[in-house]
Amino acid sequence: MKPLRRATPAPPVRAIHLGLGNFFRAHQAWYTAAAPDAARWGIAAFTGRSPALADILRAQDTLYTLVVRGPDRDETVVPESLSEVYAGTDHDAWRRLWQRPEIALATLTVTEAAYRRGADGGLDDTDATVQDDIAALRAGEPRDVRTVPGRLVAGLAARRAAGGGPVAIVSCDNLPDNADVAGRVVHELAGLADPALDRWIGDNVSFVTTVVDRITPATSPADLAAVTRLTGNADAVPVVTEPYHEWILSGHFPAGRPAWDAIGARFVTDVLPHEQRKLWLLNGGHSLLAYSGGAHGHTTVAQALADPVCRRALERWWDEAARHLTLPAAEIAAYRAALVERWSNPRIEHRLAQIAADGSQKIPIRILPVLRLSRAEEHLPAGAVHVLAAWIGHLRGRSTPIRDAGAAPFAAAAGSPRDVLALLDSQLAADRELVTALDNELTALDGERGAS
Ligand SMILES: NC(=O)c1ccc[n+]([C@@H]2O[C@H](COP(=O)([O-])OP(=O)(O)OC[C@H]3O[C@@H](n4cnc5c(N)ncnc54)[C@H](O)[C@@H]3O)[C@@H](O)[C@H]2O)c1
Ligand SMILES: O=P(O)(O)OC[C@@H](O)[C@@H](O)[C@H](O)[C@H](O)CO
Repeated sequence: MKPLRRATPAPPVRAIHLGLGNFFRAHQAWYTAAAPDAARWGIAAFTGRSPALADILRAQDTLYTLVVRGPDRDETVVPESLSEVYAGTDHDAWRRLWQRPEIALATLTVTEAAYRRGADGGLDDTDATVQDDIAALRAGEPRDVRTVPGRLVAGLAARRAAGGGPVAIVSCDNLPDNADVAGRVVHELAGLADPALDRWIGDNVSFVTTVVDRITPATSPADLAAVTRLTGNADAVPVVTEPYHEWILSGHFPAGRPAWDAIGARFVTDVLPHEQRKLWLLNGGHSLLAYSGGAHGHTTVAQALADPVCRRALERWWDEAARHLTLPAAEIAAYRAALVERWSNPRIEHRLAQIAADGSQKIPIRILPVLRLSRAEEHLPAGAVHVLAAWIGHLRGRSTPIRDAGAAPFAAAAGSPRDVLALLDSQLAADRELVTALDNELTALDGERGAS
């Protein structure tokens, strides 16, 4: 087995990334490496906290294998855009990088929960870790910050102190208007820690909205073996992804950006129609399969999709969501057909448990918008009711417990669908027809489980 080694020096760092997970390495790092100006754009990437992945990547010359897994065969590529890697706890490296004048942008893939949002969508300043970060920043102790908003504010404070120029922050997490989400939590935290810094951020930082898509499951031991077989390389941290990829962006890059558009990224004035199409059909459909498929004993997306009961519920959900999408009907139909093809890829093992994580963050953005729009038209959306009931069943502990830091109040309320709705939206909780439909759906799910 050959070690992964660079033949030429890594590109100079002009971008920072936070959240050195699989998706970043299949998407933004791949786009940057494949762009025609790749030689001018290197990325310095930080893990959430642990040094493990950074240590392994450093030992591989910051290279990794991306396995592009089609329905019939694998292709491999070694993206070269990752120039430096650090543990998230390396605060000195973080601040040093933000001070470099040539840094033009920072991308984020930190999961929905990491933005530390409260019920109103802004910064949750009742969160003890957020409060600690505010205190650390006020005291001039940026080494002590731990949250994503806190780390961004610490980096921006270092940039301002060094006389650094404007920069773009690009959230690549599955959130509606992710620029607004990132911008709000950063501004609110900076405002509480240092109002002058907050004004500087207002003048110098552009938050860019994105819709990102490329199904990238967690790497399995079988994937590690496949990489060795395919390439003869020793790679301890390869990433497996699908051939499909999409990146739609809206916003300003005051200090420039790689030519991502030359390889298919689309710059638009309004991402909303695309964002709703992706979040409702793909991510909403994923959540449906995660809870409904989990309840029916399936473990992967492809298995759940092949189950006629889950598939019928999915098609109902898609019909309901499509009623409220503004893109042309033909485009929506083509996207639905493409999703069925992508999810049927038997060689991509996308585990339902991975998708089911953090449901308390995902359900409100993937399912509730369609539910609200349907109820405003007095339509009772059976697909949305099915996802909610399957999620409540999951909260009641019928499926394997899954990581979700925000689940506790929902799990405590799960005995009563009305109480779960009350935590999500008081207007929906007062909707008696909806509550009855949810009760009935939970009973039906129980019956199906009993019968199977
Ligand atoms: N995997 C996909 O198919 C996919 C597709 C589109 C978008 N995304 C987005 O990317 C995110 C990450 O997905 P992934 O597949 O890379 O997951 P992953 O588990 O491989 O990586 C998650 C990354 O987020 C980091 N992270 C988590 N909490 C953090 C925190 N509090 N502070 C800093 N970093 C934190 C982790 O350290 C890790 O680097 C998803 O939550 C989603 O929003 C994923
Ligand atoms: O990554 P998460 O946890 O936000 O959501 C799980 C999946 O729905 C998601 O990763 C999709 O596979 C992805 O959004 C496809 O582009």
